[in-house]
Amino acid sequence: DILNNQTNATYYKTDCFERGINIICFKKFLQPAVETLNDTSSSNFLSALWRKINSEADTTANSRHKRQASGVPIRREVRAAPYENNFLRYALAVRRLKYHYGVRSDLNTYDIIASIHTGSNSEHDGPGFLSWHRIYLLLFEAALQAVFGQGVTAPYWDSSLDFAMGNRQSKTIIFSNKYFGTPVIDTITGGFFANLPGRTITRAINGRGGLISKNAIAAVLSRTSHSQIVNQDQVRYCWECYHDIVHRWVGGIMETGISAAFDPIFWCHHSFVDKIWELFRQRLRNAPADYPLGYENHGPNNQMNFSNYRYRPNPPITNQEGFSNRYARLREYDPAPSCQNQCSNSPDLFCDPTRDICVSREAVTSVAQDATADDIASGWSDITTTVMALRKVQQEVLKDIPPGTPLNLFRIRQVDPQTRPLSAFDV
Ligand SMILES: N[C@@H](CC1=CC(=O)C(=O)C=C1)C(=O)O
Repeated sequence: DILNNQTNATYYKTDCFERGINIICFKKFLQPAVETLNDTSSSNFLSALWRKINSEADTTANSRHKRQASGVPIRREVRAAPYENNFLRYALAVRRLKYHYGVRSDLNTYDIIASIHTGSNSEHDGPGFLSWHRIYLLLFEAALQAVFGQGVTAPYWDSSLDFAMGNRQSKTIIFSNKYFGTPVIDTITGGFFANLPGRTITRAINGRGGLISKNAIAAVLSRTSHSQIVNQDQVRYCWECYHDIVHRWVGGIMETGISAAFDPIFWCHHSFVDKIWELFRQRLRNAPADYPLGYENHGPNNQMNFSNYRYRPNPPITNQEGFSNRYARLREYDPAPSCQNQCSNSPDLFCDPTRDICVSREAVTSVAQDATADDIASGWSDITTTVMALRKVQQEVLKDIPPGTPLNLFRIRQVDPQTRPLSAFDV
């Protein structure tokens, strides 16, 4: 298991931990593809994203009006209405990043960010998992915002809605062309993320692993300290462990940390991981002080699970700070779809009154399932209204929206992301 590669861990320990953390170190250990990313453009870009996050953290922390008034970007469930202002925005922003070669001409900007996870190991299997992935997700969203405009976020994928489908889980509309694309096994050829530049996306839905049940979430939330939810020996309460099984359930490139972040569903899964963590964190009265110190030494690759581990030097962000309100305040979460809120008004969820929970709908028809980008572009007939509406949207989207073209749905920034380099100014 390369995630547990000892050489990397040792390398990290001597080069980074003992000699002090710096940007080189950041690149070596947070960015596996060392050689690929060991360049000025990438590090300047990543530094700019860090600056953006921290300047927002400063602003939010100093805001007199606190969270509500400060326009904090919201993360909603993937299927929450309105589609055009939620998932569609995310899908378009991801496509922009995938077509963006403004940082490096040989590597698209999405893949630059995803590569950071490729070499990750130490930030898994322990408490640092929660905070590191929180920061990593913010970094990705900062990049989305740089090419697509302020406010776009990674919607959260609440996989308990799909868990509730029982033995029909692999038919979930999540893996239709309206959302993350099809087919459910092998390279995806349909939907927003098919045939994009850079790393190909593969899946193997429902081969192994599993989804997260409401009971699992309740078990995690029933604990009273962080130490209890990061302890890998207590699988029943271990939030990271529940997250692992979803990676395996999606399969394909999501199955291993080396490639997981190249699937756009990665960020939505982690958005959900972060949401539940945040619910938990807010339930603890002493949340900011409750760094799980007792579990720092857990696991073979625990370097990054030390509370005083610094992601990078300037501004300094330690794991412990990653647990603080400073970064938590940068996002808000829409409540989980429930029968009480009409399942977030989603046409793709329904309330099961006998269980009093929302359940995901299945992918609309086999036509929708199997449609490729070309099918969509050429138009298909005889399908449901939902799919017709979707087709209309996708016809525009899949043409790769000439930059600056205002869709009726929302405005796109008046820049050409493919030719205009990102700079500190943009972010
Ligand atoms: N490798 C993990 C699952 C997994 C965890 C991750 O954090 C990841 O990024 C990808 C995959 C397991 O099989 O248990």
